[in-house]
Amino acid sequence: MIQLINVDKNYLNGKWPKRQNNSYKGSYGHILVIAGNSQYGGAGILASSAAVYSGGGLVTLATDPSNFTAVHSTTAEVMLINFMDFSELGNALKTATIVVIGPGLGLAAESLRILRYVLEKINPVVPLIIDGSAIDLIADNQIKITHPKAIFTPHQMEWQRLSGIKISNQLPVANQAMVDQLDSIVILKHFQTEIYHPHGERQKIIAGNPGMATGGSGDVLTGILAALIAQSDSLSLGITLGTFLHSFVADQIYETESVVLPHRLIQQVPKILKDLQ
Ligand SMILES: NC(=O)C1=CN([C@@H]2O[C@H](COP(=O)(O)OP(=O)(O)OC[C@H]3O[C@@H](n4cnc5c(N)ncnc54)[C@H](OP(=O)(O)O)[C@@H]3O)[C@@H](O)[C@H]2O)[C@@H](O)CC1
Ligand SMILES: Nc1ncnc2c1ncn2[C@@H]1O[C@H](COP(=O)(O)OP(=O)(O)O)[C@@H](O)[C@H]1O
Ligand SMILES: [Mg+2]
Repeated sequence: MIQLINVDKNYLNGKWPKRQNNSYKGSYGHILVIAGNSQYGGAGILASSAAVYSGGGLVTLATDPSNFTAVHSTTAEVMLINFMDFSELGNALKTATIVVIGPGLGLAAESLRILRYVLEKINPVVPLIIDGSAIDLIADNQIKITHPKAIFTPHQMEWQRLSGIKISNQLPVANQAMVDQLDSIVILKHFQTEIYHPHGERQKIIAGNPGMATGGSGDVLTGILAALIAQSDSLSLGITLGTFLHSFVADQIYETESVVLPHRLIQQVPKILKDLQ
């Protein structure tokens, strides 16, 4: 019987990472976000900005060059490379300590080439957060993920495509069996998102609200996750903290605002994270 853990504010008390006096930007990760084709540039902006605002030390966005000006004008802290330039992408993969791939990447042949290149070149010790279009590309092309630190962040339809389990049948026993087979951590997003560990515990996030049901919410989660993983002692703790923080910040906004706009969620993270520390 797999153990279920309810994750709320009390459960995470004392577990939030604090910045140390003798630290520098390199102490808080070099996050590489590979996201945003010419149609979905916003997904790349949201994911990379979320990583910056959640405390990632250095953040590079590999994206379609048509997004460069918009990225510079929204989050000047983000560094940029062309995701189709494999020489630049290869260099970025050598220095990255955490990689996000998929938000707004699209399903074009070029997107698939980028995904395959990253899966081939990524250092096996580097956590890889796989979201959005990257999940669909993996499902469509039946790509077997052997990366030891892969973390999937599907919404219910993406999970259906990846696992073959219809949304109406997405119950813990069936989900857990598929996670065991995938041998990767899966963050299954919905109301009270669940984190499944292969052959391990299942966590339920006791936070979140329907104001989050708006395009871009999941893109923001990837950046928050990357930054919290970068700052945490263990991969599994970083995943729990990041997933909870995303919904917890959203709940503060939803108290006074009818919809949780993803860019506003990002702006609130530094203050709320400081309060939690
Ligand atoms: N600003 C930007 O750049 C943005 C860019 N984005 C990027 O766009 C890419 C495509 O991602 P996507 O999620 O929009 O599309 P897709 O994967 O086809 O899913 C939609 C289909 O699934 C169904 N569905 C059923 N249950 C569901 C559930 N719980 N949650 C969600 N959907 C559910 C749903 O059913 P329907 O609504 O038709 O009833 C529909 O048929 C991806 O890379 C993403 O990162 C977005 O982040 C938006 C902001
Ligand atoms: N009704 C809801 N209640 C709580 N959380 C929700 C609800 N609807 C969506 N969310 C959250 O919003 C996010 C949506 O992710 P996703 O569908 O990938 O968005 P996008 O791809 O548009 O960025 C997830 O974190 C999910 O848990
Ligand atoms: Mg998404």
